Amino acid sequence: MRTRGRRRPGSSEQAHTRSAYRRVTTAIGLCATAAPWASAGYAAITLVSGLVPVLVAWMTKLLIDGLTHHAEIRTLLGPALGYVLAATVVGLGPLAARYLRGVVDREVGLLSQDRLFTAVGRHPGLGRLEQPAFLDRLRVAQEVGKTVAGQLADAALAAGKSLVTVAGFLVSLVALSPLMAVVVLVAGVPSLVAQLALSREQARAVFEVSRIERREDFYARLIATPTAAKEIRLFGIGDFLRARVLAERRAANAVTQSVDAHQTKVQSLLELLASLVSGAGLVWAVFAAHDGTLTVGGVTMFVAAVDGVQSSLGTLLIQLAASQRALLMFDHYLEVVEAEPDLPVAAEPVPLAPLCHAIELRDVWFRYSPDHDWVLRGLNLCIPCGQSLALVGLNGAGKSTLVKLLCRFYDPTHGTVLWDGVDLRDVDPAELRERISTLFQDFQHYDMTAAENIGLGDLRLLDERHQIEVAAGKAGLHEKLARLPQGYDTMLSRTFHHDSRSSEHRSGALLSGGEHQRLALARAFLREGRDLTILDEPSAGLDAASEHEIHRSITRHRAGRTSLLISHRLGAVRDADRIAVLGDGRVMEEGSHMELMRAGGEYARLFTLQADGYRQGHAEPAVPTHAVEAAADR
Ligand SMILES: Nc1ncnc2c1ncn2[C@@H]1O[C@H](COP(=O)(O)OP(=O)(O)OP(=O)(O)O)[C@@H](O)[C@H]1O
Repeated sequence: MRTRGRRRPGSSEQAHTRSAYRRVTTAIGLCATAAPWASAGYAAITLVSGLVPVLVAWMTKLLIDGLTHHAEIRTLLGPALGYVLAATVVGLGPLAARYLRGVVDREVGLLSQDRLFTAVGRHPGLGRLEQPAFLDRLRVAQEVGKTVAGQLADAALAAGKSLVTVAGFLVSLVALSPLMAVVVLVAGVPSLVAQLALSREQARAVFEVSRIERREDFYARLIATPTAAKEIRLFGIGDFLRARVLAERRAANAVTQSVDAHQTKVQSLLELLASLVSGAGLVWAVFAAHDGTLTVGGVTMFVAAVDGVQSSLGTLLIQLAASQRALLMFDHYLEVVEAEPDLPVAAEPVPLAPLCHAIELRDVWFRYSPDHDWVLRGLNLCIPCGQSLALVGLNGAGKSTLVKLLCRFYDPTHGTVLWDGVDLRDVDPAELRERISTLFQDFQHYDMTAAENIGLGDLRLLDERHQIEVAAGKAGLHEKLARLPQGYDTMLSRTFHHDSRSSEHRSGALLSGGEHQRLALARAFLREGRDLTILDEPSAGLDAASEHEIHRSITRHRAGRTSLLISHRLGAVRDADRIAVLGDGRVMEEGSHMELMRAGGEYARLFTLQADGYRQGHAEPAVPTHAVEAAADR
């Protein structure tokens, strides 16, 4: 029942074969939408220039015949002018076409990237971005999306141009020797078959190379990333990584090399066949001229026509093959752009009202894929509105996974997550996330300014400097950020300029690990007032004084709010209204700190273990509370 009215996610691997017609019209549509005038101009110039070689050949014939028959000079003016006109088009046409093609490429590149990343952003979950096959396809789509529509149009237009030339010369050839016209055409059939087979092989190779290059990029980026450089230098793994880069490059080269070798072999054979045909034609023409059945101009026309038909037929076939290759590559782009959402999206989402009662996980079973082990096994948990719940458990117990289910990055494999009784599958994921503020355990650092790093928490406040400063203050970071060289406008990066269009050097700053943690916390604080606040390990990486200070700030922040706190530091969770202990994929025990300590179960064991860790074997002098607080305030 729940799936009714929802769009089901489809596998991009179940590639439904798109008709060539649909691919072509989509590509042409892309060009026409992105750059209508430039596309039309480019098409017109390309097609008109297809007629030029025929015009040149005819004008040459008329001039030679006129001269050999001592025709009046007046009658030669027409062909001479025609020749000059054609030569002008030959000179100017490619210049104008190249300029317009550039315009089309840039505009189509912009539009196709826009559509591509819009499509990627349309997946509400994380599933797609965890599929290597999808990422391989996305990489190819990113590359080919920019140019493939232009390439396709280019190939189609060049094919059209060649077709016009072939037709023009063919008519001339039929007039001179119908048999030769048939021979030349028939000799083109093996070429057509071979070119199409080669283009399929090339398309497969491009995809294969791109997959290899994705891996190569990973190793290459590691070598050039400052954060990775520490371990690389210390462990001495630079040569190892370089060898990996080279191995991937060799693998990519081997694929390209094999295709190139095959292509050279096949095309050489086709060239031999073409030479054989044109040689036979020349012999026939010489005999015909000797017999007087062909004029000298007729011989030049015949040679030009055979050469013209052969070369433009060859170009036509190459362009047909190029179109086919472009279409096959364009399929990867369409596959990404048209992929169904990775989670079912309600066709008519239920509006999500502010939280009044509780968020409930009911008999939730979850695994990341059928190949993975169960992470949650029939978990039941309630987060009452206005209360703070803490979640504790050993590494890998599934705490962060539960957070991802609450944000609906995945759906439970079985069971439901309910927001005041409404199944999260029935609401708009964007609306749900608008009501949640989360500090993820693996939070993101952005190579942007300090203000932007916080402002990204709520884009509407990106330019509200005061609110950004307040959020930073709550995370105990205001003074540090204010003291940076350009204050909150300092780039928190030493690998990028502030503005990619400017090369002006203003030194960026780097924060410490704990300061990064505070920055992420400030981002979460900026989203204050959301219905649910989730903090996954908010004090990881903080020194003892900072942890104490942040803990107080968080406690103030959570007061009276619905919140979920995950922490391995059990001292930080003892104030929560309720504490749930996760183990074996379900809630093992739940209660207040005192209740759980009295129960003497897993929580009490972990808490005692941690507390003992601080006391073990030493009789430290008691530190007065005011000293701790003074340290925290420093
Ligand atoms: N995207 C993923 N794909 C496949 N398996 C995953 C994924 N994320 C987590 N897991 C697995 O799910 C299990 C639970 O991970 P999770 O991060 O939820 O644990 P946790 O309780 O938050 O652990 P920790 O205390 O170490 O942060 C782990 O065994 C992990 O290997």
